[in-house]
Parts: sequence; C-alpha cells; structure tokens
Amino acid sequence: MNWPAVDIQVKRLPHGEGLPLPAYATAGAAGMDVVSAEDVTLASMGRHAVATGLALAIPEGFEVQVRPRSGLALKHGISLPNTPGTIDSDYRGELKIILINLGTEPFEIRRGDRIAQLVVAPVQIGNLVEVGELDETVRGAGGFGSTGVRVG
Ligand SMILES: O=c1ccn([C@H]2C[C@H](O)[C@@H](COP(=O)(O)OP(=O)(O)OP(=O)(O)O)O2)c(=O)[nH]1
Ligand SMILES: [Mg+2]
Repeated sequence: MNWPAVDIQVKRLPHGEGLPLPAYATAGAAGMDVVSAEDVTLASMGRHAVATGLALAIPEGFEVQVRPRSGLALKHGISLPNTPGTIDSDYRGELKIILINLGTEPFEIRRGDRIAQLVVAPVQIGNLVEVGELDETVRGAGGFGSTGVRVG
C-alpha cells in the first residue's frame, strides 16, 4: 500500500484463536474482510449478531464501518440491518456483525467464512450551534424527491 495506514490494535478473544485477522483481499480494497467465529444458520428473514472473536482499540478520531459484502447480498440476500454498522473508538467489547437474511432460503455460515468488510474512516466531530433562523437556499425545505426522477 502506498499511502499511510492508521494502526488499530486488535485482540483475539479465546473463541477467536486460530482464525485469520481481517484483511484486505487486494491491494486497492477499501474494506478488510472479516470472518465469522461461529457456525450459525440464518433462516429467511432471520438475523443474528455474529461473533468475530475480536476486540478493537480504534484511535480517537477514527471509526470502523461494518459493511455488507456485495457477493453475499446479490447471491443470497445477506445484508446488515444497521449498515453501515458503527464501531466507536471507545468500544472494547467483541466486534459483532449483525447479519440479516433477506433471501428466501436459509443461509449457513461456517466459522472462518468471510461475512462482512470493515472500512476505517476519519470522524469529524460536529458542534451544534442553536440559532433562531437558518439561511435561505434554492432548495429550501424541498426534499424526498422534490427534484424529480428523470433528466429532461
Ligand atoms: O454492527 C455493529 C454495531 C455496533 N457494534 C458495537 C460497537 C459499537 O461501538 C457499539 C455501539 O454501537 P451503536 O452505537 O451502533 O449501538 P447503540 O444501539 O447506539 O448502542 P450504545 O447505546 O451502546 O451506543 O456496539 C458492533 O459490534 N457491531
Ligand atoms: Mg450508540
């Protein structure tokens, strides 16, 4: 990789022993694939917080986003109901991947299967400043499809 990486401490929990750490599948991958630490079958429309056997210490000023894998989504309807999941820099518990099976068939996950991807991102803290009036814009209060669908 030709750009700076931020160090993220990772601790294996006892049930995570022997599993590969999350890793980038290619040199240009945005996310590290993370594997399941458990065998679990998701019924159609079922969901489960899947163990990873890992705990993280993310540096302040960063977060980790948990995102679905498109292959599992397209082939099997496997997604994350909270996508992107947010891993806070002060969280020291087990990283869990909340999976939902939006497909019609049960989906079997085996320990060691790659189930999601982790994207490291900077966090911009916001400072709310309460005011009586907001400035005017062309959009104004228009939203939720106010600009239409088709071009022309
Ligand atoms: O997919 C996820 C989402 C969250 N977490 C962990 C890390 C995160 O820092 C913590 C809290 O997540 P979040 O803020 O999304 O959940 P909440 O419902 O607001 O819980 P809390 O009140 O604990 O913040 O749970 C996971 O392990 N996996
Ligand atoms: Mg929260």
